[in-house]
Amino acid sequence: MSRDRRRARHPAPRGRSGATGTGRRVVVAGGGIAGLAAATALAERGVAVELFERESYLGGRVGGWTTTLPDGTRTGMSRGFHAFFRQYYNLRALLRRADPDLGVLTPVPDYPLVDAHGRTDSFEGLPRTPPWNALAFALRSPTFTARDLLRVDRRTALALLNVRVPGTYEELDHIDAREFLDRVRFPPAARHLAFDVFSRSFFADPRQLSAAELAVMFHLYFLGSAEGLLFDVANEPFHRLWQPLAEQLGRHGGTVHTGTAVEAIEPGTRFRVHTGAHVTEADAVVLALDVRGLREVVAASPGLGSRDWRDRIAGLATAPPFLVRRLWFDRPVEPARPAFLATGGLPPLDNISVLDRFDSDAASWARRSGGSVVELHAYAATGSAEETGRALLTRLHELYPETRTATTVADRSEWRADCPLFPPGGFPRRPGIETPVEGLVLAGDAIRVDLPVALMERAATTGLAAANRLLAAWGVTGHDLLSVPVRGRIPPLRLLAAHATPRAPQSH
Ligand SMILES: Cc1cc2nc3c(=O)[nH]c(=O)nc-3n(C[C@H](O)[C@H](O)[C@H](O)COP(=O)(O)OP(=O)(O)OC[C@H]3O[C@@H](n4cnc5c(N)ncnc54)[C@H](O)[C@@H]3O)c2cc1C
Repeated sequence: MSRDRRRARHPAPRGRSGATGTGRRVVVAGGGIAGLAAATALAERGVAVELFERESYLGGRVGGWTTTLPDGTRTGMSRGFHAFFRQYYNLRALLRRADPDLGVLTPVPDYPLVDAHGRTDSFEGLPRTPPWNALAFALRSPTFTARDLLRVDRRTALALLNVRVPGTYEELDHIDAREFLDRVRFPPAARHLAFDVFSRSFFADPRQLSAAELAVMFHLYFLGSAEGLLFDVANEPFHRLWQPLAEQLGRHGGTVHTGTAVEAIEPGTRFRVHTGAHVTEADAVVLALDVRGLREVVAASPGLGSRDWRDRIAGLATAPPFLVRRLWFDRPVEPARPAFLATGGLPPLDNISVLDRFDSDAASWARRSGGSVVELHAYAATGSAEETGRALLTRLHELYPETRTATTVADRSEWRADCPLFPPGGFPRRPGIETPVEGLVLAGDAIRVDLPVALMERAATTGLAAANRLLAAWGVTGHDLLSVPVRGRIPPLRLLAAHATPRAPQSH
């Protein structure tokens, strides 16, 4: 339940209550969060929706499949741990369609952040409301000293207190996150914990990430929201998150085709959507694809869009690869280990989760075997998959020494590079939801939406907003969107920030 009374509501255009009887048909390409959000939002308004997903499962990067362990157990596998923050209003509203009490999510009591010197920060028991949350975090943190705080360049740091979208991009997009932090003169130790963890959650080294993206994230998670700094996790394997939503879509008359890639789109009086030998006609198309899928479909559809728009799609970049390594051990880890531990300055490790603490499949395997299921993440990997995997295990042995003598019963790795990169200077060319083609809209976490959202919440928000665009064009009421407040929530600091001129850009 939301506790932030200052969250912002963005009303959808009003019109008729539904499109039933108009015969409108929409193809949604991509069955990740963005595609599922768009398809659900359209189907609920009586639009006939067909969703095509390339993989055999729904959920995209938060999708799940099953794997068989050497002992014969069939268990859930995925790209791994995801944090569902309380301010993910639109994503939660989507999940609630099929799970009104959000029973599939479980709160994590804390997520300590540990650095190479063993210093640990914690989010447990902090006040919820900014700026008290940030102040309390800083005051009790072993990585901040009063001297460090006094050294901070307050004029530059003020940008973090007056985040607006797109204003913050105009101010900060030209510099990278590392340079911004240098200008803020953030203490290096605290930076690892408070900022690098955020920036690496965008799968990029801070030198490859737009400072504006970092600032928006800081606003969304820290200074702009009073939902608290803790988050929920899925207590079921991921495929069980999306199946109920697909069934709900079916109840609204929608159809889902998994294992079916969209190959090309022909514009015309109606769109012709090519999936292998089959062609589906539609009045509108939502492309809710990952970066590679979007680039490929647009490249294979020569008549689609303007030259400039096609170039912008072709120019979208993916972040470096990441590795998720999941290990099934024959013995438990120490009871004091947290469900989730984030790390800073311990490359290539970014976090460790003890999956059997919250995931039902992992928990039942651990109960039966007396073992544990541990997952390690490395984002923005610089070595090969093998090197990264080995280094992750070494880090686990250092941090959780009890795993050194454990026997590995099963070992699964996911080495992928399918997250968008938000490089410095990239924002002006980032494609938005609308396209030059009437009836064609985009959605996904790589797509621009002028609201303070990121990652899974950006995927859900762009999906709903894409559906709203189509519904508005047909005179049908859309779906209201929610977000954290759209600018810094502390008026005097906001005023101060507005008057502090941003530093002149430096060349890159
Ligand atoms: C390891 C990891 C950890 C993460 N942790 C977090 C976290 O803690 N919190 C958070 O908020 N976010 C997290 N994220 C990010 C989050 O997963 C994404 O932001 C979100 O899932 C993106 O959803 P999407 O719908 O935009 O894209 P996707 O999930 O990529 O969906 C796109 C879909 O399009 C399909 N597709 C591609 N081409 C075609 C085609 N030609 N035809 C049909 N279908 C096609 C793909 O198969 C995919 O299913 C994490 C991501 C990873 C990888």
